[in-house]
Amino acid sequence: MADKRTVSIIGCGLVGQSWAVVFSTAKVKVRIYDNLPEKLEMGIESIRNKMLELEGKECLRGEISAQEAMKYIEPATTLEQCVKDSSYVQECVFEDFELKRKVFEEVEKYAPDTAILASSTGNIFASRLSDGLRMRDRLIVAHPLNPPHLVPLVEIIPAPWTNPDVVSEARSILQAAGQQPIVAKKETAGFIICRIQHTITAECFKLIKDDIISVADLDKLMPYGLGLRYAFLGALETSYLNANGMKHFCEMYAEPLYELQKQSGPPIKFEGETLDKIQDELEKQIPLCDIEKRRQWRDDRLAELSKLKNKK
Ligand SMILES: NC(=O)C1=CN([C@@H]2O[C@H](COP(=O)(O)OP(=O)(O)OC[C@H]3O[C@@H](n4cnc5c(N)ncnc54)[C@H](O)[C@@H]3O)[C@@H](O)[C@H]2O)C=CC1
Ligand SMILES: O=C(O)[C@@H](O)C(=O)[C@H](O)[C@@H](O)CO
Repeated sequence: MADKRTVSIIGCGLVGQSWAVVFSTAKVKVRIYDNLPEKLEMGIESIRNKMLELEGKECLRGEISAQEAMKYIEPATTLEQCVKDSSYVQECVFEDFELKRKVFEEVEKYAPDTAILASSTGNIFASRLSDGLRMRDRLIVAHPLNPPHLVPLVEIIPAPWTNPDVVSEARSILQAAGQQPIVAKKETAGFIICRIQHTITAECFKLIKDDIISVADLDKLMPYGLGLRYAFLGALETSYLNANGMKHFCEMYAEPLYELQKQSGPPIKFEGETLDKIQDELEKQIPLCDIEKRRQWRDDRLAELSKLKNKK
């Protein structure tokens, strides 16, 4: 059944386009706006092509065709038009605090008082974005992974003053659209995704800096190792199943894993010779002129994996 709500997307770039695929294929009315009309026009075309391509591979999410999904998407020529009768606003502009703040100051002039205001930011606290806003108790971070239409996890991080009903309603809206929301109980640097994701990045940098392993071998760890299990199991459940439960796992490994943490060393800056080495090694595998092709290769496989994971 079509959802009666209207979702407003501000910013028709990579993530905004992907959010439009998420909601339109879930039969939710989408209004999308970009302050650059040409970006909006190109973005709508890109959304159409993305959905047609997925449909051609029998990987389009939802139950309707790409053509039918496109009917749920309405370009807005002004921000006011985009949000004026919105239930849920997903902001997807550049990762710039001042800009996002200005956007939300504009949004609250025109959005209904009942609208939920969500930022796609991966790093900026909702409390910074919403402090002093009239609708401050309705603003959350709803940070997706790239691209949201192929990677359904979304982390919802409220400000201390966010209305709890807003969090539960946002969770239901995202769930109904086929996403997998998780909720952080409080704000923490890096939220959940980046804290885990870039702890791994940092350990990779340390291993390369200490010349323990090559970039090529290290980058096999996820696709041929941990990533295979993590595609179906959480990190904690993985250990739970590796033993006869978590307590048994810790009986065996807690001590050495505690010592390991102590040896992990100080934080590492993603710069200098180590960064150069990683860049050079990866560029040999994936020349920058071919990066779009490789992203397509990634997305094709993510789409096939989604099909497998959604198999009943
Ligand atoms: N690219 C990624 O892998 C991910 C990005 N994000 C976050 O999503 C947000 C958007 O990122 P991308 O889509 O990658 O950026 P992008 O650069 O592809 O798109 C940003 C869009 O916002 C538009 N824009 C800028 N100012 C605007 C304004 N005042 N009003 C309306 N539109 C405006 C730009 O014209 C552009 O089309 C950022 O906060 C980013 O951190 C979150 C998860 C993953
Ligand atoms: O990996 C992802 O898709 C996301 O975690 C991001 O790219 C982050 O939002 C990034 O923009 C900041 O770490």
